[in-house]
Amino acid sequence: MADAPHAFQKCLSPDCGKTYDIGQVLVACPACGELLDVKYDWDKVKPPSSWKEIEANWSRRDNPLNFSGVWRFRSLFPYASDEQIVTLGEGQTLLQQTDRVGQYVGLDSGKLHLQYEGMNPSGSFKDNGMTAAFTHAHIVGAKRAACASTGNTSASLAMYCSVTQLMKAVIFIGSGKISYGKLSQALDYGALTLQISGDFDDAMARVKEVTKDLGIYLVNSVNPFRLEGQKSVMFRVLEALRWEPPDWIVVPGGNLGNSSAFGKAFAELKELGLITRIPRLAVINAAGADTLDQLYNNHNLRWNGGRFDQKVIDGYYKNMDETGAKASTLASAIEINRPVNLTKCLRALHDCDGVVRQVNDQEIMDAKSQVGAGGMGCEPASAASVAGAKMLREEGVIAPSDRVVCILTGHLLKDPNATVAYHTTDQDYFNQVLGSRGVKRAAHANRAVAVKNELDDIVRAIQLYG
Ligand SMILES: Cc1ncc(COP(=O)(O)O)c(C=O)c1O
Repeated sequence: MADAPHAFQKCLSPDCGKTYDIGQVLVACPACGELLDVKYDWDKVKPPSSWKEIEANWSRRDNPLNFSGVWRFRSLFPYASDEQIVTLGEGQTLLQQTDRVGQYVGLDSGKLHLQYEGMNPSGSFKDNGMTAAFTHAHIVGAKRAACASTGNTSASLAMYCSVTQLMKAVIFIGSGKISYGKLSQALDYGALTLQISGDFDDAMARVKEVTKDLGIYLVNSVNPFRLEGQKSVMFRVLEALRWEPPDWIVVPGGNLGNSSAFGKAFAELKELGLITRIPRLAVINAAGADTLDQLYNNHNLRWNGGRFDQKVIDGYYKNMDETGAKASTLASAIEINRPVNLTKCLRALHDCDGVVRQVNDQEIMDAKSQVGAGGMGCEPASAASVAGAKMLREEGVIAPSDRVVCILTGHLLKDPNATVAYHTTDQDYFNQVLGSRGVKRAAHANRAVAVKNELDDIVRAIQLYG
């Protein structure tokens, strides 16, 4: 049973604004269909009054919850009691300052930081939100949980299900739309994996229908509890910067869960008086999956006190249906054309004085190679943040002296094919994996050196190239 009378769900729309108990399993407002937020009545539960208080709490090592980089901040999203929380020690991730990548982006020394979410147990940021949604699913007694996925959500859900044995995982993926690293996780962790014909957007539409019909708990980021956990990525960034907000947060945009969660986190921290300044937010689409960029920059779609022009969104999607347009980028994790959190992201862009850009697959792969050369490899979608920061720097939107945090959402090993193809000497393989996607060159390739298995040849190769 839900055990937090101070927490509730609330419709995003100011024209509706209906509230619901946190014990209800909802992914949209039953009254108007808009997304829901998890909210807290801070008069009924005392919020933390300082970062010091939060730190004093989590530094206590006698409670296993304090080992989670998500739940050690639980006083900032108090909807579950300590006994109800399901954790796998997720969120123990790092903010890494790097001049190697900072130079590539065009920033002054000491100004670029990478928030490396690939260090999560399933290898991506998804565990931050999954522990939160999974905990809610456990509270309401769910026996099965489902998601549509470009790969990382399914890997994360499958992991929580198999480790805890609390629920069975049902996963919907588009055919041929998932990297092997991620597919291998879902299969190995024993999830029921339904590979449907179509892409992520098709899988998402279908999983919503099926979960409703069969009463299965849906863990995609339309689930408002997912985003409560994802707020903790920003808490950790602030913690690493000793509670001094950076100038910019740059994040890849797919379903727009992260950007929405980050905006909510900052708005709430400001309301609680824990920060006085909100960083600017840059959301970076892949060029082949650029709905947000199109709507925001070309159709001037804006959040205006919770009101926005729905006709613009409907018209855009209608056109997409008529032309049969499908998302297409080698950054498969963000190959999404109908982002489910669009309206929440508009709110985040409003609250964080945000900007939106798109970067192409060539820019993504070049940026990815630089992240790798800096020692923190990531999957293609993650590198959109670094490519986007570089673009904004070149435009002069980001200044060289700005302190910038790029979010690296997933681990290098999630999609080894893209990385090997970038560095390969095998032109056929390059063309098959990257060339077919419009990547023309690998400017920063680190090619393997073919050498005879003879001592002299090996020594010569090391002297020549080492
Ligand atoms: C590695 C990676 N980066 C970025 C995203 C997109 O995140 P969001 O849906 O929060 O925009 C995803 C989503 O699957 C992902 O797996």
